[in-house]
Amino acid sequence: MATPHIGCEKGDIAELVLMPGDPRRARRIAETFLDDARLVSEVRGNEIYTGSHQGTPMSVMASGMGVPTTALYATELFRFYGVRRICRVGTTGGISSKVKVRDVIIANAAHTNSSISTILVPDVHLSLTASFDMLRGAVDQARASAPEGVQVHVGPVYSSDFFYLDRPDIVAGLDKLGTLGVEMESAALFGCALAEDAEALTVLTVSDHLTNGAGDMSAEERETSFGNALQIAAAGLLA
Ligand SMILES: O=P(O)(O)O[C@H]1O[C@H](CO)[C@@H](O)[C@H]1O
Ligand SMILES: O=c1cc[nH]c(=O)[nH]1
Repeated sequence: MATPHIGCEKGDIAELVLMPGDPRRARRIAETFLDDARLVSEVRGNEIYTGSHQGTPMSVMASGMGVPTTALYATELFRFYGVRRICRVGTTGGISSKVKVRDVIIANAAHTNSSISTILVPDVHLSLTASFDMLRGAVDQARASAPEGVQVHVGPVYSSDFFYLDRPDIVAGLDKLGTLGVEMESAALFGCALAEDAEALTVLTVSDHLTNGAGDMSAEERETSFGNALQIAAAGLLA
């Protein structure tokens, strides 16, 4: 049975889903990373492909940018399509001086300025965390086979409702607390996974740096430079 935002039957989507923000990256992942990928839904032009990876069924779908579409798609996937695990594969702006452009960040938690952290349980600011088993699978893969020159970091990220947030004080405060990068979806994904008794993880490629802008990626690179993150994300899904 189709949902308002996904137009296929339950069995058309695999239990394991890769979720970039960008729909063009989703199509590229289907074409280059999944075997025998077929288009199963294209509501509002957001294409979902299902194929397999290393013999295990896997789907790919874009979240769009930000909390609302991520929460909407993650909820429909978990609640109505039998999806068990979603791994976000995205880009992030570096916050910590330890990270540099093209490094990979595996997010174990997401701080946020979004209501997703407070709306699920009144008067409580939730800790929005990744699945431990997925995290362990991804970190094991990263430590076993990270390509030379690519550093992989594990730690919290900041999911912001605002891309153009001109608040260096917030960035400095988050940096002091060991926050690695800023992006816009992980808090929603982790919150929805908790709410739906499912699992989620985020693996990010550093596309730019908030305090050291030298070498920031172009728009084209942000669409195409995610190979290392993808291998690590798949290991998280398959763990
Ligand atoms: O590259 P994606 O996955 O879209 O992620 C990041 O890029 C977008 C902003 O440019 C936001 O969605 C942010 O989270
Ligand atoms: O949200 C994001 C994503 C990538 N780079 C940023 O600076 N912010």
